[in-house]
Amino acid sequence: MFTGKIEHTAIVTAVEADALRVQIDPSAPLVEGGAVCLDGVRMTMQSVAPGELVATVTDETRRRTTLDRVAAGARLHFELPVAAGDRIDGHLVQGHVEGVGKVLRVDDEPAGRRVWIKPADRLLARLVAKSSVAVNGVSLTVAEVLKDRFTVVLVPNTLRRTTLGDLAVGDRVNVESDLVTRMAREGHGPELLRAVARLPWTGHLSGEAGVQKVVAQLAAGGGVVVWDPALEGEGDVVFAAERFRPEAMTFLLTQVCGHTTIPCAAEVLQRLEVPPMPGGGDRQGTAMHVPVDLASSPGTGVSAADRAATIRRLAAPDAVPSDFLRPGHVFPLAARPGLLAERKGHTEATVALCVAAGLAPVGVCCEVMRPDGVMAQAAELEQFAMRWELPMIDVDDLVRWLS
Ligand SMILES: O=C(CO)[C@H](O)[C@H](O)COP(=O)(O)O
Repeated sequence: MFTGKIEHTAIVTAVEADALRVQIDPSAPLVEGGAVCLDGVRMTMQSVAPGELVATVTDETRRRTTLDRVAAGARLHFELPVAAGDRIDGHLVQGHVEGVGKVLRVDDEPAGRRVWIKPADRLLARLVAKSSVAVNGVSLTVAEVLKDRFTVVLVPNTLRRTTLGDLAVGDRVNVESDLVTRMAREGHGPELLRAVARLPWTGHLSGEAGVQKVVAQLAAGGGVVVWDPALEGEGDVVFAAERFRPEAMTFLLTQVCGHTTIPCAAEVLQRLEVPPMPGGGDRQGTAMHVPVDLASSPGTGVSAADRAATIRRLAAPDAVPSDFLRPGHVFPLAARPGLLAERKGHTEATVALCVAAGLAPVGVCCEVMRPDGVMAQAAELEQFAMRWELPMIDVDDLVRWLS
């Protein structure tokens, strides 16, 4: 058993038919016949000498790990087994590599480097965000699990002490999931999924558990990101109107930067006598209505506090037509009666989410726009969601689980 806390690297001096000859720190206490972990792969030491060891490489090892292509001169993470009483400054790594993953993307961030890795699907199912994973034998935390990939964030110390700092797009890495997570997942699948669904979450989600998290976040007054790749090719931040605070309006105006609109169930707008905008509707069929302000607002209706008050009033069951001035600065949209079963737009997604959260069928949505004015796409939305600690979901998942 190893811990994934890497203190040394070994240099490959020769690749033989069934063995790997490596040079290591001469002070390393090697034991002939003992175990060694090289780049996350547990092997047996065939022979040892001060500063050198020869590790057996079987065909099975070559088939399942990156050692199939290792060459003289390569640097490999080197770790000897943990001894009882040692500090386990990582997690329990067995050195049983489950598969090879491919680096898809590497992003430098203010406090580290995010690496996106695509493993085999069967391996992805064994990874859980915020649990551990060994990548080339280095103990790391899974930052998030997306549809076909997972991410890890390499802190400066890891970048300095391991070879993971050299990883580039297209590189292959050895991946071993966390033993404890694996056992829990395999032994208690449904219970584990239910428990995971209750945890707070950040980043791109999918499936029923993902939708449940998004609904829970909305019910608690938080924002969620809804990505619509097909109709608009835009991602909106969505809130429930009933829980909407001035701080959230400020966030939409200063960080999200799109056009804030208020998707409502059509009957709400009929009851409040808010008419449709004249004309034939916009190109995506978004049902824009005449903008309104709260008549009793102390200001012009533009401030974050004024707009949030107007939005909350639109969601109030006792609101009446005379509560609003027309035109104003808050832009309602009417959802189709069949919601997502009828149209896969942000308007319908927002109202469907509010209904699923047990709230009034009125919400707030605003497109995420990049600082250069271009609408954010999937990868940028994922980063945005992680930066602001928001869950993100595809509109298709909402169609599947909320229709
Ligand atoms: O305000 C909008 C259109 O002007 C937004 O794009 C908003 O996302 C709602 O649009 P849709 O229901 O068409 O996705």
